[in-house]
Amino acid sequence: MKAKKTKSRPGYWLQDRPVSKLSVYDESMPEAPYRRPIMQFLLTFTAVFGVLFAVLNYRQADYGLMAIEIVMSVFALGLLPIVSRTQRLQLWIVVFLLAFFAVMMYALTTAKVVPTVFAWVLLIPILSYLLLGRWLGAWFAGVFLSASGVIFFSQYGFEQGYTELRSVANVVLVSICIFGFSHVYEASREHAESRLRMMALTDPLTGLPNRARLREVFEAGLSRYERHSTPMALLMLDLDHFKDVNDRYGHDAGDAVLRFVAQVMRARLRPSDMACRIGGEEFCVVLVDTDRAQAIKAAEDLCRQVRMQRCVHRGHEISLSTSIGIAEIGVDGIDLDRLLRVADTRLYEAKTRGRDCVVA
Ligand SMILES: Nc1nc2c(ncn2[C@@H]2O[C@H](COP(=O)(O)OP(=O)(O)OP(=O)(O)O)[C@@H](O)[C@H]2O)c(=O)[nH]1
Repeated sequence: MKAKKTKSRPGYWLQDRPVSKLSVYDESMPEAPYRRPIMQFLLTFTAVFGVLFAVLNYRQADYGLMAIEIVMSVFALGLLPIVSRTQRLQLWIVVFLLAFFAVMMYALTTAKVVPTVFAWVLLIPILSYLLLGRWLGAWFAGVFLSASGVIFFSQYGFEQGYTELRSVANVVLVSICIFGFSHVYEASREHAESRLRMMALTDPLTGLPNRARLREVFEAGLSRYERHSTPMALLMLDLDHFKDVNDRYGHDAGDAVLRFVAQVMRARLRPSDMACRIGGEEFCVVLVDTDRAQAIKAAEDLCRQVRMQRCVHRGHEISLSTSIGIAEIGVDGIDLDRLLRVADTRLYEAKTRGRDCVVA
């Protein structure tokens, strides 16, 4: 890691700023957990009703549609165990929905169907949004609803008079409503879910990621280490004599100091690194792609920054310093709890050496 030169600011006034969205949350949202059971239900439904419809179409001598329905039924049955455990659920959902909707379109074009078969198209927006999310769902719903509209008009066009026109209007309007409701619902659900995720992974006082997020980021770093031997270091950082700050200036000054230190770390660290608050006045920093020598430099620079930046709260200048213990993945272990223990032992050593220093 190249040590980044930070501009020293002459005075740093504490402010209660709103917490901005952190880059460490930018990873894609984990897959929505309800999609797998919905997909399993859809596959079971297709497997069972595919056979039933095939029997009905056999009795109507529509052998083409019958054959397609049997193929779909077998396909759904075969996909059931795969979907129950695959890591690539999204891919299988796309594959199956493409086939499912394509068969639906084909069934709509067959001459022997009755107009009520068009009720099935109402499933298109619901399934698309539930299984594919807002944007891909919108594409699927838009394309297949448009296709079914074209099929409907080509089969029951205006030449059949006013009665048919009314049924066309019913189907079109209900489809548009369901499309719109599904879109609005999915958008607000995604928003609520990402807010909940942010809250669950964030320390409310400093806005830094918390211990739960540390674990997620560590796991990603661990798999990079195992695959490509990419180094990673953990810094355990603890403010010195923080109790004195609380005792002397009050608890709200202590809180302000914690926010101040969080801002100093944010300003100092690279976007790929992550500082999180893991306890009262204890922070942990994950330095990705960083070995021990580079981690020592970064830690010493953090110590210097905390010591040098002016921390002023309600007219009082509060002097701060911090002690840091370092652990390196691979050298000190590969398990997060073990690495935290090693870094903590070294942090304790830094405290006994007189504080405001780094032990690696
Ligand atoms: N204001 C504030 N104080 C906190 C918070 N969490 C923990 N503390 C305080 O942090 C202090 C930690 O004190 P100690 O563990 O004795 O550590 P210290 O005074 O920093 O001493 P050394 O670590 O040995 O340098 C305690 O007084 C806690 O009450 C918090 O969220 N806000």
